[in-house]
Amino acid sequence: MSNGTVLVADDDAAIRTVVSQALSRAGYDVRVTSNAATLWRWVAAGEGDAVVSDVVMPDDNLFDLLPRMKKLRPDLPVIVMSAQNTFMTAIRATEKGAYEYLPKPFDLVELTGIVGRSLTELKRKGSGDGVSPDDAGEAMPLVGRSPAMQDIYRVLARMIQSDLTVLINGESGTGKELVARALHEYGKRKNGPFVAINMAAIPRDLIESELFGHEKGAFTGATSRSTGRFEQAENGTLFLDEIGDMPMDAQTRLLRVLQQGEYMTVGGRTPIRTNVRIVAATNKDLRALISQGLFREDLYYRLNVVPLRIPPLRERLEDIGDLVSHFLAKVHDEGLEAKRILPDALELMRRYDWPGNVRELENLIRRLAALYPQDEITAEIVASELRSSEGAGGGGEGAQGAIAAGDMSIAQAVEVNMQRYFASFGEALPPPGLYHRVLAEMEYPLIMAALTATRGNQIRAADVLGLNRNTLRKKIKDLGVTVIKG
Ligand SMILES: Nc1ncnc2c1ncn2[C@@H]1O[C@H](COP(=O)(O)OP(=O)(O)OP(=O)(O)O)[C@@H](O)[C@H]1O
Repeated sequence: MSNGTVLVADDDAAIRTVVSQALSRAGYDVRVTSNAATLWRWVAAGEGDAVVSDVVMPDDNLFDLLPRMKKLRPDLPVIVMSAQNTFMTAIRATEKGAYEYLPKPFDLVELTGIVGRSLTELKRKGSGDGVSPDDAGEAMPLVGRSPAMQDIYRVLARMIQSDLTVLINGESGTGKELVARALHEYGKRKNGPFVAINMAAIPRDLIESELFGHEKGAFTGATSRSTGRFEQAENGTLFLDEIGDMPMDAQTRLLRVLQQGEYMTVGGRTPIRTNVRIVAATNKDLRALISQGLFREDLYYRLNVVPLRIPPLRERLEDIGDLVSHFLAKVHDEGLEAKRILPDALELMRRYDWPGNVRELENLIRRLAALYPQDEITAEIVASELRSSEGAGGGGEGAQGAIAAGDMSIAQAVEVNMQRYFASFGEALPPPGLYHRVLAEMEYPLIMAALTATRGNQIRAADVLGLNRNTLRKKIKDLGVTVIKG
């Protein structure tokens, strides 16, 4: 008995063959075509229960056809396969009403699973909701086609039309804020405000009033009523950056908002209803903070509805080429002279480990464009720039430079990162008590860095640190350090 008929369109005969074999084996009737015109004819004639199609076909582009197909048959699930693998392909597929987007190469088991799911959901649901397309020539916000980035694009494409809370985790400079903005700008709240607040950049005792606003006279200095970020973000998205630095009291208030959809201003008595999508980000291990009693577990679960991990740049070095071209074009648009990066210079960048992630790469390209008169950037120039900036862009976990190993003193490493910390406050200053906080909070990043450098080997990490192995094991347990074995 057939599970239904699937229409497959791709101009590549090899893909048609493997896809139709896999679907037949899974119990579907399959019809294949190499062009968009035939696919359209079948769909218009009411044939097929699902479509699996490539984007670019010789006679037409699926994205031009999709709105027509969805208009005629809103319930027909269309699964898009693409070799372009960019953020915009994933987003456009969703915007045009695709059921799912599959970057090539994909797993055939996954494909048959998706087809099966689309048909079951269809039976249960009845009608699809066509999404309005309006996407004329926008800039590409997120760059990189590595498998890791494609995974992110797929999650984003799925999340964009929803209001689910997303928790983004990744080292500093990996693009967390950019991802949060993409979620907003391509989603259904795009006409509402995007409001960002960085918990690490605001004095701790002011965070609640910043978030929720305060009434006149709520505390000394509250001379008038003030609106909070929640109110400013109404009908839009609120991006809570460095959520791991949120004080406990503010966490409790935030939890209440997530549970009840309402909050009270500081000093206020009437609950205010709120309609805000929350996207939070952290470069810390929140589970570790939970076990140290610094983060509420119930809040963690409320925020972590959709977890999104952005891998550090050193785990997706194949993105360097795309990123370099992107940043060269960006600095050129800003009026700086375009440079050519020679192949061995690019190769050197592919061998570096980028403790400051994409931000460090962007800063490097900026420096190269601004500081060097010559048109061509050589490997020597890149090597000397990377050496001189070592650590300056960075600070994430596992921040060990690949070049000039051991050249940096601990004092320099700490100084560079403390300068970054101060700089994150802009004109303001960190809250008082910094000396003791720094000393108290050093242990976790230190152990984390040692474990990262030794790829989770506790015996070697204990040697590097000069700690007894049992002591290290106990500390790992107490601090809740997640050991990733490499
Ligand atoms: N995939 C990407 N494509 C293009 N630009 C990127 C990408 N990822 C990051 N960037 C750029 O790198 C810089 C740092 O990104 P962003 O500020 O989003 O990082 P972050 O993870 O939020 O950092 P932090 O934790 O330090 O706040 C930005 O200028 C951003 O535009």
